[in-house]
Amino acid sequence: MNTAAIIPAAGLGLRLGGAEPKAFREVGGESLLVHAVRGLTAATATGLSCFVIAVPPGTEDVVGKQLEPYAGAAELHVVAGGAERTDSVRMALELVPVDGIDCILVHDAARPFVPVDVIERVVAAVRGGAPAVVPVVPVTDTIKRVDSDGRVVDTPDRSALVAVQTPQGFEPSVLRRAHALEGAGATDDAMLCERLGVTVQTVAGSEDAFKITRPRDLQLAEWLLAERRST
Ligand SMILES: Nc1ccn([C@@H]2O[C@H](COP(=O)(O)OP(=O)(O)OP(=O)(O)O)[C@@H](O)[C@H]2O)c(=O)n1
Ligand SMILES: C[C@](O)(CO)[C@H](O)COP(=O)(O)O
Repeated sequence: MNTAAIIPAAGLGLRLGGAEPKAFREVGGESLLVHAVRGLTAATATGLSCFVIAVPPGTEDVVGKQLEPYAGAAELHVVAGGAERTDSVRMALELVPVDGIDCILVHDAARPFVPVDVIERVVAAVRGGAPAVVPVVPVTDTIKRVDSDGRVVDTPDRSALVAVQTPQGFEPSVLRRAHALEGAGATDDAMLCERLGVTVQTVAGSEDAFKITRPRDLQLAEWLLAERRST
């Protein structure tokens, strides 16, 4: 059995700014999307056989040609994404083959440097029987809930909180049922599974799997890549 990877890469990157969509911004001379694809192919234990990548409408052909050398032996599909991340994932999911796939990963192009061990932990947990799996890291700030006037309502117990990353891994029929639901307000795919009543399992994530969201994150990514290339 094999793994399929969906990469939502159709976001505009409004918080990052810049003239082009975030997935096409470069670190070390290569786009975030190329780094993300290469990172997934490096996790050889997953048996990755298919990529479906959701990109800004109109860029499908050019991205398809650019990514061919990086997809390795995996089948590659590039589709137009939608208005929200969940729309992009749902549209990509339609192209994931039904036969021969026992795990679907959904991984943000905006998380270009996820380590191999994180990817392999997620896939192993799905293959071990968990229907939905998310990599997580501890929360290091005190978190407060606030009201619409900015007043603190309360302070949740931090020991029960985690920050969630990607790739998130799913038993294929569970992800398909989750995306058949109304996706409004869902910021990740696990949240749709929670709405189904499916138990979501956590595994250890990594600080290196941080999401590039604001300009400073690009600087951190340049530093991380330089560190990796020097060792
Ligand atoms: N309509 C969308 C929105 C987001 N994404 C993807 O989902 C991932 C996580 O989203 P985020 O980091 O929030 O990216 P953007 O939506 O591009 O950022 P912003 O909210 O700052 O515009 C990214 O790889 C992004 O390309 C997508 O495929 N389709
Ligand atoms: C899916 C995700 O990366 C998990 O942390 C995240 O929710 C996506 O980011 P967004 O800014 O909410 O689109």
